[in-house]
Amino acid sequence: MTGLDLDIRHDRAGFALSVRADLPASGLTAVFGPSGAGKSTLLRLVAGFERAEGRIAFGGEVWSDAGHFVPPHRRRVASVFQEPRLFAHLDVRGNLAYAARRSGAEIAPVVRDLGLEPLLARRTAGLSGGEAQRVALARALLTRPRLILMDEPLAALDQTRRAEILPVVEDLRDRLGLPILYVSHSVGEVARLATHVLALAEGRLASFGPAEEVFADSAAAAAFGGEEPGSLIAARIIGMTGDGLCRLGFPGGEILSPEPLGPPGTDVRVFVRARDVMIALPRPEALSALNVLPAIVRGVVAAGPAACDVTLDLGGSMVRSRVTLRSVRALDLVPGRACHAILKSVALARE
Ligand SMILES: Nc1ncnc2c1ncn2[C@@H]1O[C@H](COP(=O)(O)OP(=O)(O)OP(=O)(O)O)[C@@H](O)[C@H]1O
Repeated sequence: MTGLDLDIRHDRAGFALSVRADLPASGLTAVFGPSGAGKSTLLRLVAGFERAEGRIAFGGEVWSDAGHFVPPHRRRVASVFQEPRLFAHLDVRGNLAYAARRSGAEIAPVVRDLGLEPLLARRTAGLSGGEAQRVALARALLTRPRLILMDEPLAALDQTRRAEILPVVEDLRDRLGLPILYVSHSVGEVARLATHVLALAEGRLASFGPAEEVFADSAAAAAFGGEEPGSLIAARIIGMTGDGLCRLGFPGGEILSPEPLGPPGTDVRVFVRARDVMIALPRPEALSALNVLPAIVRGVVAAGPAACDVTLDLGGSMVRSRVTLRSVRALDLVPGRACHAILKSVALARE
């Protein structure tokens, strides 16, 4: 099944967007990049709010090309924005019913899946940010979309609310089988949610592919802007140590995390920031870091006047380390060099 095929250009005063990528028919593609990179513009073009040059097709159906333009309401695309944009004169039930009226979708299953029963009679003005965003998600689903666009849906929420909504988005991604295009500025959010990443920098495609590949790709670094780049490691929970650490297995060995994550057998992704990866040649002794893993240097690229990004191979998982040029010279870090990666801290993202 084909997903969203993009081969588009869009020019406006002082800004040009040019993207060519075939997005998968399911899963969550994070559209990532610094402010002004063109992320929202890309979503508007996909939704049909603006017309791009070139071609947009979805599921093999042309939405936009030189001779053809399918208007937004016929694309069956649902959008969720940073602010929930609910109808203030209707309660939650009214907002949902409005969305379902045209599509004929059943409200009850969506209400159940998003835990909205207690909110149905509430005025939307009194909802917390997280509650309102869950209603906005439900409303989007009730239009029976073929594609969901989310433009920084968590950006206006505090950490606690974000932590409540993230699993809801994860669940939608895994259960619906609908493609989701998800704009975010947050590396952590992308690491947790994305199956694919489309990284934009100044209107151009910096990198596109499965999340783990993009996170390990130095060429994508420009799109990470001020955020610290990092790497994703696919791992599986083995169990707990006697002193409360979570054991994660992957082909490069075992990672210990102080965060308990779930039952043994659960697939997870570990996100490790490049600056949290140190390199030692012999295995260091008497170190407070929990995770010291054998590695092979696969590549070294400059990351500024005094820094380098070193790509380390941990049993097939590529992990990036941000070190100084001085250290690269002192340790003679060249491709093929055997060394040890010291992961100073790891964040976990459920897959
Ligand atoms: N309606 C508009 N008219 C003219 N220029 C616009 C318009 N909307 C956005 N731009 C410009 O287009 C460029 C891309 O903007 P866009 O909003 O797509 O970026 P973004 O990556 O989503 O940024 P952010 O992360 O800050 O939301 C920017 O230079 C912006 O100033």
